[in-house]
Amino acid sequence: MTAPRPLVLSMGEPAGVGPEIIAEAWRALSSEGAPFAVIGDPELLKAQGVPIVEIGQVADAADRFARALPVLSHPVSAPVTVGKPDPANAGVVADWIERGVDLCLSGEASGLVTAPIAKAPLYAAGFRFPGHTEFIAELTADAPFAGTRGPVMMLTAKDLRACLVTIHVALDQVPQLVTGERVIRTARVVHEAMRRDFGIARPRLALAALNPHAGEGGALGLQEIEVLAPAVEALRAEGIAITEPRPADTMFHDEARATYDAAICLYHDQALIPVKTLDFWGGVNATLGLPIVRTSPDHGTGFDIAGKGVARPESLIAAVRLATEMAAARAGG
Ligand SMILES: NC(=O)C1=CN([C@@H]2O[C@H](COP(=O)(O)OP(=O)(O)OC[C@H]3O[C@@H](n4cnc5c(N)ncnc54)[C@H](O)[C@@H]3O)[C@@H](O)[C@H]2O)C=CC1
Ligand SMILES: NCC(=O)COP(=O)(O)O
Repeated sequence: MTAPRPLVLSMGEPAGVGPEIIAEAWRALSSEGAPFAVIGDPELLKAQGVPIVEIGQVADAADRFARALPVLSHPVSAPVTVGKPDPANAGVVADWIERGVDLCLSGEASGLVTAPIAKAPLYAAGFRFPGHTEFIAELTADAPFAGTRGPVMMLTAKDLRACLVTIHVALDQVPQLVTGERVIRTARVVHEAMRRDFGIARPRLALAALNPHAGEGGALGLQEIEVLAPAVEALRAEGIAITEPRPADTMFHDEARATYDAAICLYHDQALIPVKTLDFWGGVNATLGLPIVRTSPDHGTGFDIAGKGVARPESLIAAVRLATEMAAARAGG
């Protein structure tokens, strides 16, 4: 049997918790046989007290990973002060992500795990994407992909996969943005991803309603009747198994989660509250509908705790494990 191709991990904001949780993730995973190579600054990683090995190509990570943290060296541009992001390093932070995407598209890496980035210094330096999700979607837009293109943001915690129709938008914008077209596209992407990336032959999707009690027959809102029900009908006509819009307050408890493989949620907090309540430390953010596998921890750069030795690595570890599973499913194993 051939060994799985390694993942690549972009180092993220160098002044945040990224370097220390990467080191902790390597400590936890080095005996697991799911190797990754970090694209980042070797000196910053060495300073975390782990053995590192600089490698020239991703494949070299496979047999080095058990003994040292493999690094594809790509140093920062400006000195790093822990807890204080510097827009002077924004270019290199974006380059790490771009190099990771290239290595996945070339087939050298089996997937990309992104450590958290700080968005404000990137925006200050001219970065024009809301986050990784949209940046990576653009970087992969011309790559061949046999499926419905996303990006769709999916957050996981324990047995819950929660997928978002709208992401970072104000709540008062949500009703206008929840269109039949967006619901249908999101559900198609999720359905295909459940098959391709999670090996679920007949995915069961649960659609969350927008209004309390799923609109109470129209008395508490009309979106269920006018937008969501026709979208469900269209999706079912394509052979996608999806529920009627379900009251969101009763679809996330243990027994309810057992009835579906993925929830289609209409706005950020509808998905994120159950995810973070179920597993605050171990949640993972994955992007569905891309030509590459991409996962990330679901927390940010933690500037308030960076360098204090208290940052928890569970979410990054879970992100590496999920990317490994998704890549294996894509490869047919
Ligand atoms: N995937 C990504 O790249 C993400 C990036 N961000 C960015 O991160 C920056 C900071 O955002 P915040 O809202 O402050 O969120 P944050 O997740 O960085 O911090 C929120 C709270 O969680 C704690 N925390 C974060 N990571 C932790 C860890 N590994 N272990 C223990 N505690 C941890 C922090 O100390 C803080 O109290 C922003 O620029 C934001 O855009 C936020 C979420 C995801
Ligand atoms: N709330 C999740 C988040 O902000 C992560 O965004 P992205 O950088 O993964 O696109």
